[in-house]
Amino acid sequence: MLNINALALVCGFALFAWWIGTVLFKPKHNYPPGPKGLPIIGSLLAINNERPWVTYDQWARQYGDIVMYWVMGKPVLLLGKMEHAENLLQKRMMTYGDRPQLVMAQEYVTQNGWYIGTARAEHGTHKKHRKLLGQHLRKSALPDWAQPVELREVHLLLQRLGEQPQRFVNIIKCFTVNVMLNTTFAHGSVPTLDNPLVSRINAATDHQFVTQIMGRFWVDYMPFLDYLPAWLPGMGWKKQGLLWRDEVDTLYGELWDATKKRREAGDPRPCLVQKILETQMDEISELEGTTISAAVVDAGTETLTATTIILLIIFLYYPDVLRKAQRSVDEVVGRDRLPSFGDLGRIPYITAMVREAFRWRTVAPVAIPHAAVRDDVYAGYFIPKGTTVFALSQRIHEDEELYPNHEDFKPERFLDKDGQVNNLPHAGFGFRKCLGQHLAEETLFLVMASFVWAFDIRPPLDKEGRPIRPSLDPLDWGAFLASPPPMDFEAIITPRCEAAIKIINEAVEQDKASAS
Ligand code: HEM
Repeated sequence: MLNINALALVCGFALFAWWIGTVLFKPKHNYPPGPKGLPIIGSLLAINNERPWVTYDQWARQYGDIVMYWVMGKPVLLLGKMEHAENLLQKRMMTYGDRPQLVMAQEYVTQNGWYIGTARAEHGTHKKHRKLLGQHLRKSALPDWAQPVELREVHLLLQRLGEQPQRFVNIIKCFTVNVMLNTTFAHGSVPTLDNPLVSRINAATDHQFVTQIMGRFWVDYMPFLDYLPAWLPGMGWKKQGLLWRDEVDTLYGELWDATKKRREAGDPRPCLVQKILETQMDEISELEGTTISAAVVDAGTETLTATTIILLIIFLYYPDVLRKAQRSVDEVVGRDRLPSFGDLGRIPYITAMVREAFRWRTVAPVAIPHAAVRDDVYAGYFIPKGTTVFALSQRIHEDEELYPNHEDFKPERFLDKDGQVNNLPHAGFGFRKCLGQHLAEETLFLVMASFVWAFDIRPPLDKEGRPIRPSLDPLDWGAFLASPPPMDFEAIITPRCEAAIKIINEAVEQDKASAS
């Protein structure tokens, strides 16, 4: 039997050798300013574990808008100004287009680092998968396969909200699962959140996200741990990772197969996987296909839920924004029909409102980290190959020079003098820019235009007649990879008129008739 003492000695020696190599003999360069940290572990213990952006914000105030800190000998760069994020992540995308090493996410939960959001250059598939997905997710491709599905789901959302307005949070969560499930697989809508498929999707997404949090697993900082056997104490993550992989592969394998079978049976319904099966199966394996589609469902579900709920919270605090949105929709759409994708571009206030929501409360306050594939020099500072780079999105979106009185919610920030919509680079940068940007923006446009067309929303009142509303304090919002809003609040949602409910019901019936 292997002697535990001998093994501990080997591990101790490996740790010491690694420390000598990476920390003690760190080459002397002009690195960006930042916290000094402790020997070996660097700034590991100084970072707010649940909300790293709180610590990052403090450091940016203390050291400036380019900060470097070290953890276990690895450099991490923080960019707190739009110009720095654009200069590095966008203009130098050839250097900063990679992701950091996340052993659990890249080698365990998905095979061969295929998961597109975390794939590294060395895995060799990111470029291919991005090109493949990009063909279907570009703006001009969406009317063909995504918009009809989204329109149907929005009609169902409105009907369910009209029937059970007090359950709005669950109804919205169910809606976004259905949008992603049906745009990706044409599976058919699940009516409620307690459906087992929804639980499986949520579990798979949560497990993917946990593994994408930098440093959640020690092996991300000390990759040599991956070479130790799984039976050693503290190595349970290896088994866990493989179980989670099995969960993802089984779930998305079943959904992929069902879409394929429908196609083979002569019932091809429009969806992303249908498009891939039609045109791209000579480029990828089936397992790559399931991993790509899993990534799409993961990336879209929670982000769309969070942004929709944020917009409802905004209406509770800014009733004038709700009124203005209702007026702008009524002017273009009238009261005799529901909004449609044909109205995209015709109601700039709604698009500007969605962009301002992305800015005002960013769902991913530090986005997803990039990594440098080679040494670089920026603003006189040396940035070593392998540096992990965070664009501090929330901080950037609160820059007073760009967004005066940033705490105020003002869609007008995104309207130019002719009333047309300006851009906000909210969707990331360069080779890692959000691939679902257009799908997300178009879905949110239709959801919000339809919601304000159909409903009023206001907060309940306490005994003294004061509104009861969810907290806006970012520390009361969610933590870890993203910062979702509170979901346990009440709101009073009422139809603007009875005729609206009749029109919604007719739209749902028409959708059913055209599907059969
Ligand atoms: C409100 C909704 C959404 C928000 C706020 C959002 C935000 C983001 C952000 C910040 C990134 C990282 C960009 C970077 O690293 O520079 C990202 C990446 C990504 N997003 Fe989204 N996203 C949303 C919806 C979606 C949807 C609906 C899809 C799929 C249809 C999607 C697919 C992706 C993919 C595949 C990546 C990884 C890109 C890569 O690493 O190459 N996202 N998203």
